[in-house]
Amino acid sequence: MSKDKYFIIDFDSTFTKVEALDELGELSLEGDPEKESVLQQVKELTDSAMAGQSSFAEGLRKRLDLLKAHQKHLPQLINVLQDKVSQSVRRNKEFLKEYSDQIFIVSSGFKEFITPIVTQYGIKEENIYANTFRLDDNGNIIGFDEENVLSLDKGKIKLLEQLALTGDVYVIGDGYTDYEIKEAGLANKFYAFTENVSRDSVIAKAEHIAPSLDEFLYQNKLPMAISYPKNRISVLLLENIHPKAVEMFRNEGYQVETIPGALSEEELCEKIQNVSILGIRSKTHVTRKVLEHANRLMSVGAFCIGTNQIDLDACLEAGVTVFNAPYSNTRSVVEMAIGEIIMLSRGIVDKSSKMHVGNWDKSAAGSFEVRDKKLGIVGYGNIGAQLSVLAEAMGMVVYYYDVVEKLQLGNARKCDTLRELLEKADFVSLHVDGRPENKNIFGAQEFAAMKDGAIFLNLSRGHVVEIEALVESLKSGKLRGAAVDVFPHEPATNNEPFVSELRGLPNVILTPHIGGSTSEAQVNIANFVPNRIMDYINSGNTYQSVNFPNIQLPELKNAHRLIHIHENVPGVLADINNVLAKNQVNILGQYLKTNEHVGYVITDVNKKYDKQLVNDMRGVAHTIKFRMLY
Ligand SMILES: NC(=O)C1=CN([C@@H]2O[C@H](COP(=O)(O)OP(=O)(O)OC[C@H]3O[C@@H](n4cnc5c(N)ncnc54)[C@H](O)[C@@H]3O)[C@@H](O)[C@H]2O)C=CC1
Ligand SMILES: O=C(O)CCC(=O)C(=O)O
Repeated sequence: MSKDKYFIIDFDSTFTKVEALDELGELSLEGDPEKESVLQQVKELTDSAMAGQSSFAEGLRKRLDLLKAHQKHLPQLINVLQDKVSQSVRRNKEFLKEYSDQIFIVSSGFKEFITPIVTQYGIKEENIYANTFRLDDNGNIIGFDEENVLSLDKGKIKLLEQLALTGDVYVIGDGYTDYEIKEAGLANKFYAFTENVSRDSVIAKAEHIAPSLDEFLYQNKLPMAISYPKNRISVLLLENIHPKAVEMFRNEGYQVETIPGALSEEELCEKIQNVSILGIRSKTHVTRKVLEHANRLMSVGAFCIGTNQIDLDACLEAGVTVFNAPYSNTRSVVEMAIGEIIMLSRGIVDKSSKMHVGNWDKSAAGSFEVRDKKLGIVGYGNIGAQLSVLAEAMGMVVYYYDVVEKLQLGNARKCDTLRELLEKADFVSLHVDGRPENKNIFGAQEFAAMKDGAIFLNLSRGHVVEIEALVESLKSGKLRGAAVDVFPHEPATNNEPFVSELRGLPNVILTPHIGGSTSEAQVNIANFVPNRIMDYINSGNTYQSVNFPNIQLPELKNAHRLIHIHENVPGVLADINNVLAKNQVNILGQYLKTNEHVGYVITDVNKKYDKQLVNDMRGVAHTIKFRMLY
């Protein structure tokens, strides 16, 4: 272990996520009607001092006056701070312990709360430099030890001068006073630590940014708890994906960029180059060409059910996993279909439109109950089957047709052919998936086969139906009405106009692909997809991936995990194991799953890996991707 490197780490908003004096104020001002405004003043004083815009000593004095704290608050404060240690600090306890002789906490905060927190992470008490409180006889905190250099302006510089460290000094902190150590020539490098706060004035001066302690350790080739800094994983989320997903990825430490609409192939080719995780909904097409431009892509998240917009085979060949949310909006689509069946059966949309322009048209003509009517469901998957259950509960008689054998729910009746279903049903609702073979499966012939006056719904995919044939059937009166949520061409953003021959037709409900657009569904999706992707990244688990061989892995404990994706040709597993044997690596567990195109093999080993092993694994013939997890 080299002794000529020293690490100076700040406490507030670096070692911990928060400013300790703000937290102290939460406790000391509890019940005070002025609490919020006082805390705001404290925060402003802290920010101003941290950004280097005001005298530190003066600010500290003012903050303590405002807080009116007592020593009895300190144990509570320590409890609070214990839970607010920065995630990457928490993760890298081993580094802090191993390098404890070389790590110094230098803070303008107070030893009374810093010491009990940082010593739990192996920091040596003699390496903690901070202020101390001054108390009156009743235990009130009335000031600080003014002799301590850290209570003075440029205190950290003065302290570093006193320490006179000989060797390379690295400073990690979020504040201007941390930067000043480097500016004064007392440190070789300053890393602006941005995991918790990012201060423009500090970033502007910093030559190095550390969005986490992992990044600092990675850049300086120091031992770290995870194989790769999470802040290096960049996420691009398109099409207004729910903010919950943004929050989940950010909490994991990833860098997230969001774009409200969909991107064209050309735009995506440009944007995707350094993206590790791409999140889309139904409108962005992930083509082979897009994948050719993706240098770092690990996973695509379809924040929806359908995945026809993604070239799943090309993703597989590129070693990119795809995850979707197979059940998260099922109920929303079904509820909309049910609502539309009733609305269309009663001609409500036209009646409502007339009312809006002042026409009172009270009549029962063309208005029917749905009870006892026959509903034909084409595609009896998750949505179709759930629709079947709810429709039966309303007294409808359900028929279904599916290309594969499906469990009949309730009293639903199976049709052997699509034609049989079309001839029977008063309502036909499409819930097939968007596979390319389903293009135009509904055209003139299918509409002709339907009952006269039937009602048609498509909430599946736009390309499944020939729009001209549908328009013709509506205009001729063959169909009494229709609800269409999905279209062969859909606007990429809300600013583009919607163009369709279906516009303006009577008893036709047109909706902008919102079958799954409910708050509940979007939150469900935003929880589900990031969790699947993060699990894949953190453990290699491909369970529920729509394109990869599914492996549900045991938790990684005290082992290193080698994740190898290869073309599915004979002999690759043997080659992998030869490499492991040659490098004298003992296998603790091995899991292999293949599909037609790729093999996915996970090997847990007990040996600290070295570069040679990594190179050899990457050199195995037919390797698509290889990565290591601790
Ligand atoms: N409008 C919207 O906002 C939403 C639309 N969707 C669409 O609905 C589709 C269905 O969703 P799920 O039920 O969850 O999928 P699923 O995969 O559970 O069900 C699809 C069913 O359709 C069957 N199928 C496929 N082609 C067929 C054909 N030509 N004829 C008869 N059956 C056929 C399949 O065998 C399967 O049982 C999704 O793939 C998606 O495209 C899904 C959610 C929201
Ligand atoms: O809400 C969306 O963007 C797409 C919904 C959809 O079509 C799906 O889940 O497949």
